Amino acid sequence: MSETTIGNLADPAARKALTDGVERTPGSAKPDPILKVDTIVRQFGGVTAVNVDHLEVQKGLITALIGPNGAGKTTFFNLITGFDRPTSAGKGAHWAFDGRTLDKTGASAVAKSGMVRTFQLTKSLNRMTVMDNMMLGAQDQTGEKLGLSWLKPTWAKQEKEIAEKAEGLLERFKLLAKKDDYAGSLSGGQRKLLEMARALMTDPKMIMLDEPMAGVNPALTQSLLGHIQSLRDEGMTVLFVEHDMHVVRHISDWVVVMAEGQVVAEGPADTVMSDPAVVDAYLGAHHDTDLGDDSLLEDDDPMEKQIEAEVEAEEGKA
Ligand SMILES: Nc1ncnc2c1ncn2[C@@H]1O[C@H](COP(=O)(O)OP(=O)(O)OP(=O)(O)O)[C@@H](O)[C@H]1O
Repeated sequence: MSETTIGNLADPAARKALTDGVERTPGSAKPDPILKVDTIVRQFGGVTAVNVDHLEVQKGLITALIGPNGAGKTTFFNLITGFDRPTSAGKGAHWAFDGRTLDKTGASAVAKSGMVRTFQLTKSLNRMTVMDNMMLGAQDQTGEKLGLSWLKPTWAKQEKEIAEKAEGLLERFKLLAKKDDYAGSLSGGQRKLLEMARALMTDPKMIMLDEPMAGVNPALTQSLLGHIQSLRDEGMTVLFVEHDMHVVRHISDWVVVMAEGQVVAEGPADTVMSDPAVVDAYLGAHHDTDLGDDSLLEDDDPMEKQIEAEVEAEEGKA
């Protein structure tokens, strides 16, 4: 389907029209997928961490990848971004991003192709300034050229442009005042913002966020959510792993559920969260962190209220 048929995905009505036409089944076809994955399997000894038959991610939407602990979400991220190799490599594993086959592509080339992921900051990055972290995020743009002295005038010009771009992004994420501080001195939420800003230095087409809200205090949560939505509204595709079901409900246009390495459900958040296969996957995994506060068992769940009312009515009769 062409962009014109899909419409402007900053418009909620256009997003709804698009997702309304997509089947709510695992591996369903999307109108204009930016990522297509086939037969990706990763085993660790006897454990099958990932066993995804087929998955498509729609361009221009926010897709959440959810599932209980150990479902294989992070391993899946690692595989498609070139940080890990599938056990099924050479045996049918295939994935393509924006029309480009990536199954034999390393992490740095994957990032250059426009698919960028965020990580927790490592200790060494904590000992660098906020600005240096941003400059490091841009290294793929300059590549080896930085080492060639005869290109120095170009390099200096390019470095200046990169610094300006970094400052612009730091301003957008309200981190400019911290540019000379060590990244390690930032709060958990500010570090998440820095990770996001750094990922944007390469102008990605799709940003992959691994638990962007983990460790973020409520004051910054709203701001992070707003930034993620703005990226989508500007035309970027977002794929994120998240345990907080309120966040998933709040910002996702589409939700993919993994359990025991497989995709077990797909659909808009409301549909997916009430899917018995999804509830089973979470309960079956004794998922004790989220169920207490997530929407699967939300206090104001109308279904739960109805059951309570029925039970009370029955008790009244007895
Ligand atoms: N390097 C590894 N060596 C051995 N087993 C691993 C390795 N990485 C992941 N696993 C196993 O693969 C399975 C999937 O793990 P993974 O971390 O991908 O799940 P997840 O859905 O991201 O979980 P969480 O939500 O807890 O982060 C788990 O059983 C895990 O123990």
